[in-house]
Amino acid sequence: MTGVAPEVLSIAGSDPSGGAGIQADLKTFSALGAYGMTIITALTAQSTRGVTAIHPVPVSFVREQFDTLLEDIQPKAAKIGMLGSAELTRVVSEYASKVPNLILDPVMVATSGDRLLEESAIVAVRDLCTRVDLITPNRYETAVLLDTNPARCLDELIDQALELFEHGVSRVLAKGGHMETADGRATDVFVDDLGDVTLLSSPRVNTRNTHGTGCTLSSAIAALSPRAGDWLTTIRKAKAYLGEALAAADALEIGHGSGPVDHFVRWRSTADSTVAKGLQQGPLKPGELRVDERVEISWPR
Ligand SMILES: Nc1ncnc2c1ncn2[C@@H]1O[C@H](COP(=O)(O)OP(=O)(O)OP(=O)(O)O)[C@@H](O)[C@H]1O
Ligand SMILES: Cc1ncc(COP(=O)(O)O)c(N)n1
Repeated sequence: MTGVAPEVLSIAGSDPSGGAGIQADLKTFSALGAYGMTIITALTAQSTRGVTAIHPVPVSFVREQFDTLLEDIQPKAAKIGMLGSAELTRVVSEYASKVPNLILDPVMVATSGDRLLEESAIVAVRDLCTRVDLITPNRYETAVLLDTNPARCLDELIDQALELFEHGVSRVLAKGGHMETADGRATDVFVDDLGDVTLLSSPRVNTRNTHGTGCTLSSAIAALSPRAGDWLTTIRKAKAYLGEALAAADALEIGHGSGPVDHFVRWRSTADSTVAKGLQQGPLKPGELRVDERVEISWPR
């Protein structure tokens, strides 16, 4: 890092409602003290209620964005979100080796149930998975990547995450947000580059405002990765940030569907009790990382 804020790139689609896609990514980068940049892959017409249309950016223009940007600025990390088509996925793959700390959130279906990736792109996404440093599929995406059924319990999610690792993926964070567990917690499975498994568990927030949680988590990992140390520490800090943003989501009261999380919970200048903790701590100083680390359980191999 040369300046006070690491340059971090989001390669993703646009969500006009501001809760997911590049908008969520830029808010997350800013909230965590990174300098955010974007390469836009698609425009969506979308609200908290759902997606009504998708307008893909021409492949040649995505290349133009990459070439122009990378000639000037070397990102310190990047996240990949919505890609939409096989053609776009292959173009992004060509640039994968040019960016360190590259995280792929293999976005397939929005929280609203609308499709964001063509069926024909799955083969190209599987290939891209082997070219990045970390993938962050949810329960459904993990199953699609393996061409199997979604995990019904944590043990199955662990097996599937390990299977992805065995297929040549460097690191896997299989997210358990969509999985009901007896302990009522949201538990993700992390497989590191040695194949070791760690469970990352946080209290489940009772809210329907989960629009963009996957985007927020992957962009928080990207924002923190140039500074936080090893991948496990980075992911733990990112998940702690998302937990705070989710806990404050209801207070935002945005839209009539599944609303966004509060990306700026740590900055909010209100005495609301849900955000009081962030307030007491005050804003972050440049380069400072403040995290609320939650429960982590190591899993024997
Ligand atoms: N209600 C919740 N409370 C706490 N954490 C949650 C909750 N829902 C999801 N998470 C966490 O949010 C992150 C995103 O998980 P999820 O499985 O929902 O991914 P996703 O499906 O890609 O997200 P999205 O819903 O944005 O598509 C994970 O770390 C997960 O554990
Ligand atoms: C442009 C864009 N990218 C990603 C998502 C996924 O987010 P979610 O699953 O929370 O709707 C989205 N809805 N829109």
